[in-house]
Amino acid sequence: MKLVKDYLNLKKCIYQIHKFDVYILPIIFFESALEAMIPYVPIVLISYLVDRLGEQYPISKLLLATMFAVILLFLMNLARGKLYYGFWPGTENCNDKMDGLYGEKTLTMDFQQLDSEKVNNLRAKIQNDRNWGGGIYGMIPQLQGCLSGFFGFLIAVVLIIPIFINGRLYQGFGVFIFLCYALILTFFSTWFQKSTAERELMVREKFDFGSGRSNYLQRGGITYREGKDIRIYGAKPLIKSALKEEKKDKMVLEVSKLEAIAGAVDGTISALLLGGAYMFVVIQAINGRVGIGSVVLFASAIFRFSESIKSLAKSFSEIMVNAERMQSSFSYLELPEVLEKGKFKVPNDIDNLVIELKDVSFHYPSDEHEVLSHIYLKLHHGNQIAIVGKNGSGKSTLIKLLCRLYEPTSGAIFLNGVDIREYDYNEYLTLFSVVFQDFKLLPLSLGSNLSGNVSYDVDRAKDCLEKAGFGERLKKMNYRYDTPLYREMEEIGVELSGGEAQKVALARALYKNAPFVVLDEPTAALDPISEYEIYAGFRNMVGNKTALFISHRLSSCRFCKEIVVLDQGKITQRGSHEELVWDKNGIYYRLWEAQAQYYQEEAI
Ligand SMILES: Nc1ncnc2c1ncn2[C@@H]1O[C@H](COP(=O)(O)OP(=O)(O)OP(=O)(O)O)[C@@H](O)[C@H]1O
Repeated sequence: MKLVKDYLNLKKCIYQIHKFDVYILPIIFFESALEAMIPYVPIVLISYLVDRLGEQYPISKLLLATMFAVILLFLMNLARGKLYYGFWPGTENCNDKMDGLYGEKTLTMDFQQLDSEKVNNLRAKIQNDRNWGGGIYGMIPQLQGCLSGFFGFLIAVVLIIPIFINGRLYQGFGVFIFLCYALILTFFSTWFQKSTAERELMVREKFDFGSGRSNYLQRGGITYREGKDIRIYGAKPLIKSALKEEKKDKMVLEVSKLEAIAGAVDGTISALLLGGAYMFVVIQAINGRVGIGSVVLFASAIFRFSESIKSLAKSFSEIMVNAERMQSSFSYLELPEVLEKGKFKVPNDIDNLVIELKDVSFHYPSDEHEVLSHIYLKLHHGNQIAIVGKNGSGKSTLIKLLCRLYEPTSGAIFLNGVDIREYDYNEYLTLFSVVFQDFKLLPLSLGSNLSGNVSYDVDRAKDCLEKAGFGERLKKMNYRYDTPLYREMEEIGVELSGGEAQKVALARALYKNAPFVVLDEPTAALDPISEYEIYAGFRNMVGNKTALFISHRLSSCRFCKEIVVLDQGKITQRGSHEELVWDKNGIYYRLWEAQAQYYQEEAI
């Protein structure tokens, strides 16, 4: 069963490589054949020359043979060089395209999948493979090793058999003993290579997560953004110890140890084989069974025969080990959709959209603890509802369910009376403009950030940025809408302050102009004047759209006719500010009082 699975993985992988680059497989084939053939040219030449030394052969013929061999060698090396020139770029090209496939999958998979433990594990494994050239990433060099071993083996057989037959080496007990000796050594070496490859894989698998950590700690993870906190809190020793903890060094040591032992065993076996082969053929030559030239050819061919089998076995066992490893890549790329996606078109009449949550409960895939419990909420067109509550009460999670980033674990959400799962997923998403609490802007141009596209409408971008209070800052940007944000991708990228970034995120939501506007802590990073301007212009910004608004600044929620209070995942209160503030036992009153008191004391 496992073998069938491995075989299918290999087949898929080779097919994928062929799809990425149609030239790479022929290149590997011919390059491997040449790699196997080239060492035999000087061996055959020397054997030919030595055999003719005693025969008073015309020197011109010997020179001609030498020249022929030299030219042949030159041409073969030239051809190999040319193929090699295509080999590495081809390999890189395939690896890059593989990265592209993973990237595309990450961008398109259901968000809920992206947040699952399974996907996290798969990503760590794939990253580890990328780091040390395993799994799919190891296929091309291993295929090359396997083919060159195979060709080396074939050529050695073709050379040895005639000597055996012509020299009648197959007669005699010594041959039997020598063949047993050679076969035992070769088998032992092959078994050793295979078990080393398997043990190496086990060691590396133990550190799949370690590679994720080291990627974070050593490569892209820590940037100048984290740099501030690390310095202020003196966290350098912490980072260093975290690096030590993940024991990547230990993995490198373990793998190096295995490789060193394998190298030493391999070298000893090669020496034993070569010595044995020479002794055997010299004895045969002394007994007159083969010529002196054949001694060289035969001993070298036997040596290369064994080396080829070892190389074939090594590459083959690595391929088999990797075939299993490839499963993580295919599992990732073939992850099924978890969201039910229907075909219904969303209603055209956006002025009459009604969203209703009926008995919605939810827990995150990684945690059985219920975050939302039996929520009922109805959003009529034009409603502007505020959601308030303590930290962790489930406000942002509610928004994620509304936008179908996660599915409710029970209950359902309806749009105009139809379960939202019945609608075309992408069409449904067009209904929402959301500013998430932990929103992210992309390190691309300002204009592209607004439109989510390469092109954008300059007038609309200007209008939205101004409404979001970014107008003044925009004037200072040299490349205006083409200014790249942040420095990850462009040297001239502009660093935005937290509040400026939040204004751009708001402008992005306005630019989308969707019928539902959801703002999760939209002004947390804004200065009081900007915040005031945003709220003063809120009606202008949101117009008569349906809006959901989350904020801890309760004074800024007062303009919403309805306020919903969440506590530990349950709706505990709802009503206008005036209604809620009356209930002195309610959470709203306590939250309001805590803030109001603070302002009163400040005023004093
Ligand atoms: N991706 C996740 N996986 C597992 N648990 C999560 C995830 N995101 C949030 N949680 C948990 O769900 C609970 C509710 O989180 P949520 O972000 O909805 O709270 P909130 O009311 O928006 O909080 P805050 O006011 O602090 O923003 C928290 O206990 C949080 O730890």
